[in-house]
Amino acid sequence: MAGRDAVLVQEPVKPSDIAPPHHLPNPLDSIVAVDEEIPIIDYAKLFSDDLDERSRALQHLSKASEEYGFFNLVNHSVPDNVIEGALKKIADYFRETEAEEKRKYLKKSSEDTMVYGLNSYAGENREFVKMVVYPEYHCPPEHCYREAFGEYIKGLEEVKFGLARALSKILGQEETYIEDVFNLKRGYDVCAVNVYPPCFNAKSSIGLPTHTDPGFCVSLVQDVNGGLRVLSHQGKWINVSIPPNAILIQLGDHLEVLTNGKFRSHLHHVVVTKNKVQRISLATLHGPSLDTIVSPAPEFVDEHRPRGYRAMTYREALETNDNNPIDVETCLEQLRL
Ligand SMILES: O=C(O)CCC(=O)C(=O)O
Ligand SMILES: [Fe+2]
Repeated sequence: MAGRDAVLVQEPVKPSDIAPPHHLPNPLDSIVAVDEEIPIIDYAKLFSDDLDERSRALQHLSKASEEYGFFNLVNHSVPDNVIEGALKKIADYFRETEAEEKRKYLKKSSEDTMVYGLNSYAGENREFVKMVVYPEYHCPPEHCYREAFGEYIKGLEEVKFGLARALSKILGQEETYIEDVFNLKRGYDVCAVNVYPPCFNAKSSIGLPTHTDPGFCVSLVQDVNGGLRVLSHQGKWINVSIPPNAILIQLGDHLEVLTNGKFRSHLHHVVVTKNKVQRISLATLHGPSLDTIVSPAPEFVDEHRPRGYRAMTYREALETNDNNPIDVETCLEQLRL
């Protein structure tokens, strides 16, 4: 079911429902986005015993990381039924749970391990739950998706550490380089479960406003296709299509800082304009440990590429602008020198 086309899914939609959302003009409406293939990376080939095959796959990853900063990961280690199971159970939860029950998790403090939010206004149309999922998995026992979602999160671990090894290699470093400098074994991972309404229930075309994400990288799966747009290195907005059960990977702000801008995190946003049905995405932000000081590594700084970012612990970065760590908001602007 992942990757179904949001505009093709059969739901009882009345013709009057598919009129453009009644909204105030907003800046995303004037953006023209193109349907363009984004790089596809075959995860298994990054670790192939066939050296030629492995080297070609690593080169492809290197090009995708340097030129795009985002790519679809296929042939990875998370089984299709695990992704589909997690998305289905989450859809059940949002459909069946009373607002009052969900609102129990509205509380916000710097120690929160789970927050719920419902933003329905011109600037954002999204219901969400954010949970700290690593190193400890926090999901309330009464939530019906706890087990299926936990399996998905467990499956992602292999992908996170595998990608860290492959990216370390293409940076010309030891395999454990990224894992060590980010202390990924104690990394702070938050999953944002995003539920976007169909366009006729939205207050504007914006699902989620333009942003980048902090951390090492983001892994994202979805139930229906369509809505995510990413700004490419060439300055083009691309409508991102994610093949069924592929995982979209986006490099994060802190990989940009560590590599002194060799790898960049990219601006993206979500529009709901074409969605005739609700869309769910699971965006897991894989971060360094909260006490890791992230700064440009000396191996990426020289006279041609002077140091472009300041040093900050991951916690300080996440707490900038009065945010709590679980908000996982970017502070790339403050990190730039
Ligand atoms: O839902 C999406 O496609 C993107 C979500 C996202 O960018 C985020 O949660 O940070
Ligand atoms: Fe994001």
